[in-house]
Amino acid sequence: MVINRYTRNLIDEGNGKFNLMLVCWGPSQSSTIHDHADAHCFMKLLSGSLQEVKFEWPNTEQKEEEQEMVVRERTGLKPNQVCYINDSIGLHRVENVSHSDGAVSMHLYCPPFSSCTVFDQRTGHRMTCPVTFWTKFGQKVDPKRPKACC
Ligand SMILES: N[C@@H](CS(=O)O)C(=O)O
Ligand SMILES: [Fe+2]
Repeated sequence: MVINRYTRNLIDEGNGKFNLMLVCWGPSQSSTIHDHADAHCFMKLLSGSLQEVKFEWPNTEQKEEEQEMVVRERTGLKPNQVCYINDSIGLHRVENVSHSDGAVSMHLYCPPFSSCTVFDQRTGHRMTCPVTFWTKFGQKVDPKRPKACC
């Protein structure tokens, strides 16, 4: 089976207070630019090498306006490094910069969230996106689940 997106794997729900998950990145995979639905987001790189690209929030409130999104910072992450983001810091995209190796990161979201907003880098346009899991507690989730887009 071909997996063309990174996979999100839930490992602990913290009695509804947080989500702890493992994200597995294939070579060259990356997330779409996204927010974190007002949650705290901690991310620790466990293996491989990832790059975090931070963006400013776009100021395109009008749907017809288009504006290339502004990169604020690029940070290369090394195994065991931890980074943090929330919506007041800005938006980000995470990229597996290796074309040959996978990467694994651990993410803690507090409180948990089931949808976030994703952004088109060229226009700043936004879309609400469900966030779904590939596995929960080691069990594959029903394949009929809604397809995630971030
Ligand atoms: N926040 C993303 C992973 S990352 O790109 O920070 C997610 O939960 O899918
Ligand atoms: Fe994120």
